[in-house]
Amino acid sequence: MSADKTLTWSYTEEFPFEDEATSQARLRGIELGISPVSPATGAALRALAAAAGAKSVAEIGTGTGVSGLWLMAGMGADGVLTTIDVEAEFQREARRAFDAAGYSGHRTRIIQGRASDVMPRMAAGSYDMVVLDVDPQDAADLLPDALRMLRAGGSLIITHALWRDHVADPARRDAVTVAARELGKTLRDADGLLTSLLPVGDGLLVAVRRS
Ligand SMILES: C[S@@+](CC[C@H](N)C(=O)[O-])C[C@H]1O[C@@H](n2cnc3c(N)ncnc32)[C@H](O)[C@@H]1O
Repeated sequence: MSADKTLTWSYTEEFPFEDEATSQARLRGIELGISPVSPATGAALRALAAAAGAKSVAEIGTGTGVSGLWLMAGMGADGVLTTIDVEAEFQREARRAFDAAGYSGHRTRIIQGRASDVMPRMAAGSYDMVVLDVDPQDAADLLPDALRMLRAGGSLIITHALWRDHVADPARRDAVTVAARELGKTLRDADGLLTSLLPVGDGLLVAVRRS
């Protein structure tokens, strides 16, 4: 491993250009004490949505709308983002951010509630992408529903797969790190999934459902 890797990763994180509405949503998220996806994570989400021609994306963890804005920038003009969060206050900010970016109300379905209550009611096999931007233990609990919701060829995205750079360190045995490590291995080893772990943001895991 080259000694310049850290420099390269910093460069990668700062590489994307973030528009005004997304920058404002990021500032608001930081003010409210949540962690929006990094610009490089957002740019990767946008590219994945565009490559898939995504028309139907479900996201867990609306926050103030940073990841949602990046996702919608990659989706087709008729694409719909369904985004779930337990915190109504964050979602009010996200709604403002989506309006400021010029997205009509028809493009977003904002659902307030715990994902474990909402996801079982969502349609099976009908989403091009399911994005879990919650902590790794929650992501592990939500995995069966997330996979059920994906269409064949759709992608599951997990945004904290390398959890604060702890996952790669075998000496880290706390519950959240272990959950993130196990989640990654479960997806890597699962039949019918093509999984890639990217060192972007807090670790971007992409698992494509083959059938
Ligand atoms: C990392 S923040 C999301 C940031 C957002 N994706 C962005 O880029 O602006 C995680 C969000 O998930 C929400 N959350 C955490 N666990 C949840 C759960 N089990 N069900 C629904 N929302 C949850 C939190 O309220 C928080 O807003």
